[in-house]
Amino acid sequence: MYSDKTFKVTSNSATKVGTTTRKIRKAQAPSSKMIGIEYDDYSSFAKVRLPEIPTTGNEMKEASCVAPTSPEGRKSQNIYHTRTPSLKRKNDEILAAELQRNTRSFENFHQDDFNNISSKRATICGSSLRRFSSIRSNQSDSFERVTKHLPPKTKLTSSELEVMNLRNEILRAKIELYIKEQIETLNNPMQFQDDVPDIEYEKDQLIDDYDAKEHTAYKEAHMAEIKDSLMSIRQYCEAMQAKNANLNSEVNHYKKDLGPSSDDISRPHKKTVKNHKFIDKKQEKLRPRRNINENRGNIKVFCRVRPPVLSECEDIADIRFPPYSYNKKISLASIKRNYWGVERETSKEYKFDKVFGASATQEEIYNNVAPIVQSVVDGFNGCIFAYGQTCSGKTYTMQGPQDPTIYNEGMIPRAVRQIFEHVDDLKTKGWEYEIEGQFIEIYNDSIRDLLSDDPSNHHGLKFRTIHDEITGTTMVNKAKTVNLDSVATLNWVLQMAAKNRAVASTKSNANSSRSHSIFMIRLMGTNTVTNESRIGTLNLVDLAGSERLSKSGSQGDQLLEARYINSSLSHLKTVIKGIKGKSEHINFRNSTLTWLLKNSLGDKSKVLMFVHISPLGSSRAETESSLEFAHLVNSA
Ligand SMILES: Nc1ncnc2c1ncn2[C@@H]1O[C@H](COP(=O)(O)OP(=O)(O)OP(=O)(O)O)[C@@H](O)[C@H]1O
Repeated sequence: MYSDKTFKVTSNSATKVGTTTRKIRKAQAPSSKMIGIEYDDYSSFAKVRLPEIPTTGNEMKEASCVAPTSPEGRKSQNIYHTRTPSLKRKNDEILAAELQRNTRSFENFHQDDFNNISSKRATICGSSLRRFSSIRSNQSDSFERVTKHLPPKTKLTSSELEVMNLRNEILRAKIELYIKEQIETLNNPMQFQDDVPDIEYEKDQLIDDYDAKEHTAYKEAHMAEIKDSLMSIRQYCEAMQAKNANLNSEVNHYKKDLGPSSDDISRPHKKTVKNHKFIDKKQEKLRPRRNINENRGNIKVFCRVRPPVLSECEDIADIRFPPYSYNKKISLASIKRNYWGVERETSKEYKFDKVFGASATQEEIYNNVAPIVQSVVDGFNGCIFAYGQTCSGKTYTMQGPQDPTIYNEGMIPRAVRQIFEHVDDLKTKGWEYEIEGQFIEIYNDSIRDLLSDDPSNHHGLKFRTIHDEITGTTMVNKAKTVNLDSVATLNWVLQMAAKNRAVASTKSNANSSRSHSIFMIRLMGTNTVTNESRIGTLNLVDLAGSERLSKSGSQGDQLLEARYINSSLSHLKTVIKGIKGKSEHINFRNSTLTWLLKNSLGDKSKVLMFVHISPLGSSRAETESSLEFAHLVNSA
């Protein structure tokens, strides 16, 4: 059983009320008769639960507390309990004793505690003071620092403004002066005069470097060319060695055939005049056979690009002449589209024995073929033929333009004149020559005589090609043979041939030759002193221009002509491929053209194929085809 007592608590401050109340509780707690205490801060009433003790009802309703500030102060704390008088005394005594005991222990307890707290407080205060003074000193430092870098006052005094303006003026003047100086420096080149030698030196060094690099590049390219040439020379040497071995075995074979006089034949300079005729005849027989092996498959290829005329200048093909190729290469560039339509430049290069650009003159061309003409006078066979598409300049190369001058006349008049000159020179050495010529054309696979007096009649004649296997010469029987004894006769021959040649207009060439023309020159020389004799033939062939039938727009007779032309050219290609490939069996009889050129093309002749190229972009396909064929002839 217990009873609750309520006390009114008064205090100086709310916080201390709580503290005081707790002190009361502590003071009461040791009493076994006190069960608990509750304090309500807001109402300032403390409720103390005590054991059940009969009361008079005269309870103490109020407790006055003054918050103790020191142990002494605590002594003034009074708690009054009103009880019944009988018990009050006893109770008071118990309480007083208890209070005294408790107060003592409280004081003892709190004296230590207080000392501790005081020392701690002193420590804390000391450290707080130190911290405070350090913060203050830091603050003053920071303040000083900050004030130093404070932005200018937003409001300036008039004197400050004046100073500022003056400073600005000075700054502006300085900038203007600097700019002026810079401009003056730039405008005055003399300022850099001292630098000029250095710059010149640097420039010279750069030029030297560039020259050195260019020289190296040139040398490299040159070396590559030389290596290329050496390689082909080596191949040529190997081929020649093989041929030489063949020749040696052949010579031995003939020596056996000739029996005891074979030694004489091999040393003609030791022969007596009596034997000379016999040996000469034998040699004549041997010579063509020797030529067979020397020249077999040895077809040289030259390439010539015709210059464009004014009206063609908008359609020019991209034909290039690679540098450092020593006029031996030509390349054909074109733009090709791939599957996705992306354009790409492609270029194909072809190598020939000689390449002549559009600026090459007739004289330059002839100088390169003159050795073949020369060899004909010396008793060899030669054949030069012009190959190429229509309007590529074949007739121009072979005969020259329609009204030729001494500068632009073609290969035929130049060749005949050279022969005349050479024959004249040889007269002093006892040589006398007969020069005769036939000029024929092959039109629709039939032979026609271009020197016939009656051109309307000559179609009925049946011409026949006769090959002399021993001398390696060819003749067309029943065709007019002219004795070429003067330039006048030559001119007449050329005029007659030009007049009679089958010429028809095609879409590409208003004066297109629709036939293959062949000028056959035969030279028979005898030496009155040595009784030697020589026979040489020169065939100058101007082939008809190849053309794609779809492109030419040919119809009727012209279509037939075109078919014959293309077919005979195709047979010619096959024969040349066979010769170059050293084929065992070559069928010359497939066309009149190849049969007529049998001796001129193969075994017994020095052959030069002159491939002609049109400069036009629209002729690109034909150009490529001509170059491909010529390349094959040259490389096989
Ligand atoms: N090197 C050149 N310099 C100046 N003009 C040229 C040259 N080559 C060709 N020509 C001119 O180009 C035109 C065609 O030449 P040409 O008749 O010789 O061609 P072609 O190949 O013989 O033709 P086709 O096979 O159709 O007879 C002619 O008018 C000719 O004068």
